[in-house]
Amino acid sequence: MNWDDETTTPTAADARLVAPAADGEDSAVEAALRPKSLDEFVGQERVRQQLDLVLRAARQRGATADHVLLSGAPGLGKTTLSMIIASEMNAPIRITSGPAIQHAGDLAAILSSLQEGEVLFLDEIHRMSRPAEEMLYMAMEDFRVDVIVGKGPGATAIPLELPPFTLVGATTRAGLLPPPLRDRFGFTAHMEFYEPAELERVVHRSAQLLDVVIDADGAAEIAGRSRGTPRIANRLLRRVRDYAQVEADGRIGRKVAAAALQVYEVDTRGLDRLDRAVLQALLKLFGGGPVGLSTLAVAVGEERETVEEVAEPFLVREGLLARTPRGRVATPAAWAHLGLTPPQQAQGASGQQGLFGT
Ligand SMILES: Nc1ncnc2c1ncn2[C@@H]1O[C@H](COP(=O)(O)OP(=O)(O)OP(=O)(O)O)[C@@H](O)[C@H]1O
Ligand SMILES: [Mg+2]
Repeated sequence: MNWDDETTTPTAADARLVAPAADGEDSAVEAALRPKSLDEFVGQERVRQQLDLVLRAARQRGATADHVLLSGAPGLGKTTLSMIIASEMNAPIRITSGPAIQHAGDLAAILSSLQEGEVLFLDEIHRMSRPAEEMLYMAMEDFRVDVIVGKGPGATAIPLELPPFTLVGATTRAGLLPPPLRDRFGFTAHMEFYEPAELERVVHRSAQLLDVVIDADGAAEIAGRSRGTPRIANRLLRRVRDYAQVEADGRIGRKVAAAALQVYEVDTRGLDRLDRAVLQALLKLFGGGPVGLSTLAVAVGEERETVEEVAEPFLVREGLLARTPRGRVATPAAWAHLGLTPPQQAQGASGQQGLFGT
């Protein structure tokens, strides 16, 4: 789904089992599945180690922790980490988001009501308004804001002292942050996609919390289809649990997990129906490309934007599809994944065959 989009209108893509953004059910169960301490937080070793140092040092000094920026794709644990930072610092947390702060005054109201040492979690920080952003610069650096009273030539700025606080900003788009804002964070954590072994640990941990019996093979089967994302791993686990309860004895092993995820059309690499439709069209109709995006979209009966923003990013990340100036091209891995044989390359021809409209 378009998690970085300005709109929040639900689309067909939102209903995908492998969508990275949270759906209604996720929001309801995520609170229960969230690790509560750095020790419980699975994977992201580098980030954990660095954050542990930052927080322990601040605790030893009896100081408020430096501002922290968390950047990474949806569902990798940014909100979770922000709550862990507060609990490790034994501090209260206030949660808001960029889109919720329309005016600088909204931000001034929040900042002026913070307690000393409080964690302010600003989700989607890249979507804050410009005036609020400028107010934030000063608040982060000097723990001070200028509140403007009055309008026009008579307007005056009244400086307001703030207690020291820790800003934790989260963004899926670190590149969209203006450099002055980025520079004011003492520590930036880049969250990467998780390794399958890490996701297996996430699945085991969640299964325990949900009171589900799962063996190592069952967890591996779910982890391998979770696209490197804990949120998706937890969602697949819940769907597999349903299947295990209705179609088996409730316990999850490899066979049950694989059969369940086949029902939900999530394949061994985490591709769903849409992803496979795109690959299949590219391979079967266009010989592996290059083919233009619009042509490809028509062939799968989807909007251009859906193919480009919903299906392609994961296919590209997985090394199954490449975007080239001449159009979309399937990689050898795509042929292998769908169990198809690439057409013989003509002698001397250097990938010139298979040119279709753009
Ligand atoms: N390292 C982890 N260990 C265990 N569970 C995790 C981990 N990271 C994330 N999760 C689980 O994944 C779910 C989603 O995490 P979270 O809400 O923190 O993601 P996010 O990065 O804030 O996503 P978004 O960008 O959509 O806000 C949580 O319910 C949490 O249980
Ligand atoms: Mg979040």
